[in-house]
Amino acid sequence: MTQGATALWHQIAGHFHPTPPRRLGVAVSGGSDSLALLALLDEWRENGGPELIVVTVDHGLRSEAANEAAEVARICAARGIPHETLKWRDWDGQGNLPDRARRARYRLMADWAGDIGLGDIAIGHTADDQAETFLMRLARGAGVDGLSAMRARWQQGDVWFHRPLLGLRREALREVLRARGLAWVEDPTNDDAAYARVRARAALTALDPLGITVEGLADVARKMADVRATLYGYVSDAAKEILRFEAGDLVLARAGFAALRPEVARRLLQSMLGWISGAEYVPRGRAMDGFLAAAYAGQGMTLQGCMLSATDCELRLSREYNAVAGLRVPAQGGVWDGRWRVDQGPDMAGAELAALGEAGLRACPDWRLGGVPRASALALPGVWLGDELLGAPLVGWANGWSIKAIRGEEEFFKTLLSH
Ligand SMILES: Nc1ncnc2c1ncn2[C@@H]1O[C@H](COP(=O)(O)OP(=O)(O)OP(=O)(O)O)[C@@H](O)[C@H]1O
Repeated sequence: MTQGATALWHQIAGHFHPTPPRRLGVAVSGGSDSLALLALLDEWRENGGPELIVVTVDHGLRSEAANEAAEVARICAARGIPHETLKWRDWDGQGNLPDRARRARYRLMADWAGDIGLGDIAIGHTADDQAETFLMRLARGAGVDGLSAMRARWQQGDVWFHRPLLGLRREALREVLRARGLAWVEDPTNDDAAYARVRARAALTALDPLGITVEGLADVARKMADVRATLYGYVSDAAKEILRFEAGDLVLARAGFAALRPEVARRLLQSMLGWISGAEYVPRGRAMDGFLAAAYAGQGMTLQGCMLSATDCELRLSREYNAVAGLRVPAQGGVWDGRWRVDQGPDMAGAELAALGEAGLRACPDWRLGGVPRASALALPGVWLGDELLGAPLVGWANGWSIKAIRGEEEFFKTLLSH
């Protein structure tokens, strides 16, 4: 083992200091970054580091993917490391494929980890990824949030994802693999200028004479992330003062909102939109300018499946009925709109959670006694058997059923402070 390599695994171990997990998952695609991650973690393991378990996701999108997963499995077997291949087979043809595949990958890995009681997974993003992402975001006119560094760790469900290679260069990692005679899979799109990432890589080389380097950009991205975290600290303070949680709605004191600095107000509204819609990406730019203006003016508006309404004293953000009108999930075990589930109720075949809508409110005439505004009540779930409403506990007619929010207030604040 070379001296340089020793330093590298120490650096990775440093990411997990002072409480390394007992067992660590490693997401390995077979590309150079994640294979080097595995090689270095394995060296740490030999020197007292965590037990490893490797996971590869086969997206079923390229014919070589199964072979690549098998190659990773072979490398693991040679080292006595358990390996699992997870298959993504439920793409419905909707949305942007790379983005959907990426999200599916994290979801599959988080579910797998949950099933086997694994609390931590390492992934192989490097300083080069950081710098390329920075340039790509710059091209889209991003501000502080978009230009902020990728997080070194974040939690998804009960699982922590880690990026211990963010301080390392791709070339140094390839050197690690060459030194160990490990061959990696070359991504066929690596030279295809149709991809923004490939163009960003080329641009980085061109920027070098200006002194704009991968390390330099990664450093700026980290400074941006510090600023972002500070801003979200203010957002959290503001939310504690002026935000109320009410039957799935988020309600703001208008006077308090009007007094916020615009950058704080904007992020508070974005966080609220994300909270109610469950969307990973919340609106930015012009759409958000319009929404912020509507909030200041106390005008109603819909955005991202959420509805803003105002009274003299309050601003209320609710789910928009149209966004959930067609949504039905089994009452037993189903999660409705990513937010609600049945907590208690009779074991009844065919019972489903679906929006109350007009029909639901007609079927439970005392819904007003629950104190929920009509527009919000329409978009709340009730329990249905076909067309028959069995219970609407969120507007005061339980009839033996109880429906609970999946995420509580603490989650909202935790999300703010995880930036
Ligand atoms: N098919 C896969 N199976 C297992 N792990 C993977 C797979 N693809 C990517 N990874 C993990 O994710 C890391 C980042 O890979 P890549 O940059 O391709 O992913 P990404 O998720 O698209 O990135 P981003 O999160 O920046 O969009 C890899 O180093 C590896 O650890």
